[in-house]
Amino acid sequence: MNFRKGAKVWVEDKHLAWVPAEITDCRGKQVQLQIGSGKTVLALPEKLFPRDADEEEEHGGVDDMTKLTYLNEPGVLYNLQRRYALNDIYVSLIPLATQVMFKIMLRSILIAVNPFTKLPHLYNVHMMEQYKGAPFGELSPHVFAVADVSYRAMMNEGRSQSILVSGESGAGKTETTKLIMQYLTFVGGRAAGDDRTVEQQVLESNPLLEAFGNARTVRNDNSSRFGKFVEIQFDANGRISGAAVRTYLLERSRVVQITDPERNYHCFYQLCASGKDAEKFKLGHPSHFHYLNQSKTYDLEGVSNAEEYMKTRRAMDIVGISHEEQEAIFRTLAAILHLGNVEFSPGREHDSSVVKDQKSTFHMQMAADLFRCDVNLLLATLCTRTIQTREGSIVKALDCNAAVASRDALAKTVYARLFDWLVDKINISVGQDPNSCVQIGVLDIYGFECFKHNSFEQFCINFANEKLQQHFNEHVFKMEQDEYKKEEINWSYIEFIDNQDVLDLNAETDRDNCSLG
Ligand SMILES: Nc1ncnc2c1ncn2[C@@H]1O[C@H](COP(=O)(O)OP(=O)(O)OP(=O)(O)O)[C@@H](O)[C@H]1O
Repeated sequence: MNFRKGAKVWVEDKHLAWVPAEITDCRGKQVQLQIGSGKTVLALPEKLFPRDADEEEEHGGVDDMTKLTYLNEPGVLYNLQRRYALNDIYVSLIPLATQVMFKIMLRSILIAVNPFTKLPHLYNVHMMEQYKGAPFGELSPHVFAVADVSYRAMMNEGRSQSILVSGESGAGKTETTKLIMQYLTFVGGRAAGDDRTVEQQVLESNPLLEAFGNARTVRNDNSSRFGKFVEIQFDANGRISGAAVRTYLLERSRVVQITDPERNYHCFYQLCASGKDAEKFKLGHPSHFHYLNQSKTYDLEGVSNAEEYMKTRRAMDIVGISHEEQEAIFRTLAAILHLGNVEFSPGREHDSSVVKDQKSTFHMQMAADLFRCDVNLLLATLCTRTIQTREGSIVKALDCNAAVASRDALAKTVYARLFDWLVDKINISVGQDPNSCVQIGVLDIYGFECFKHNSFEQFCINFANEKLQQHFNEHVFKMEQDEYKKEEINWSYIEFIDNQDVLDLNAETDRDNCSLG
């Protein structure tokens, strides 16, 4: 861009990302700028972005990003910041073609900034009533507006809809998904007599899945460690008639390995705080269990593990999990905790292992009792490996490290199977409507992750996110621009970063990993 003296621009700042500035001299290769604090700085013109003139700026920011004169990164961030300061956490992005044609939004985008504080006035019944049937864009941007537009599109066009909730860990995806489900059960629910209606079951499946699939991470006290796609089915009258949850990529490694200040899955701490039930399974404080005491964080701020246990039990009741099944679920959790406390020491034979001491023998017996299996069989499973050969099977002893690896592998597999079983149970209990031909799908998968040590799990998560990003690019940039062309709208082509290269590289790495593994 050609900048002239007096032009308002954004310039990069080490601490604040971008700061507003005004050009005071542009004769050299670098332009001279005066920033807000009165300081003069030099910058290359290609590093600058044009900025709306101060007098043009609306005090509280704009509710639709396309209203900005300059739609660039600093302008977008500044607008979000100004709205956030007034607790306006939602901003929409209404594509031009949609505005011109006044048609049902096909690709409506809502940006939500996590308020990290409760804003009950934004989500009460009164708000839901306001957004019900309101033309998109008439009221302030809101997650209910997106849910409403997809509901109406589904009803008017008779076509299923999808809502993709995306963002990095802690951005607010799960909360947003819950609000969408809450709104859809509001517009598509029946007058509830008892609390086991389909919509109530759909909503109550959330706390249940969270108890078993969420954990504290460094970024989020209630981080979903799995992805989920919730399909809500509707009948011809627009009433909810069934639902199905599909889950992806549960983080299995967390069951056996955690670092401070993270936690294992919530359900373990809830069970330890359950009083009589914990006693029955010979559990105690989480600090007594290896799978929980690798981190010293046992409690979450403002959360009572005992109360959460009761809530999980109630959610199980509502979802339709019998008391017998509930008992089996918690028995399995207790077995996993006892199993984790089994330690090994070298056996008499070379490279073999035995249960270390009396304490470990107790936990081994407990695990076997709770798994309802033979303790010697369980021991043999952990301390030996059976290799099939043409001549028959050979039993090979395992050293202590390998026995620990077997123990952890068993714990991870049992937990993952339990989680899948729970999801199946929810689906069977809530029920699917075979006659439903329309549904709204809400996808909430965990966002990009980059830790100090990244495992194959991070690779899979990030790969899935790249795929979604490409889907977004495809729909928001490519298809939208095709539509502009078709409708002969005058616009300038938008350059965007195509992530196809990243996907190709990931696919290659994935293939290599598979052939290695
Ligand atoms: N709309 C909201 N209103 C109030 N608080 C919110 C809202 N959205 C998010 N939060 C707060 O932020 C926390 C993190 O949000 P959430 O669990 O939805 O993030 P996420 O994007 O799903 O993270 P992850 O990928 O780790 O699962 C919530 O526990 C809640 O405290």
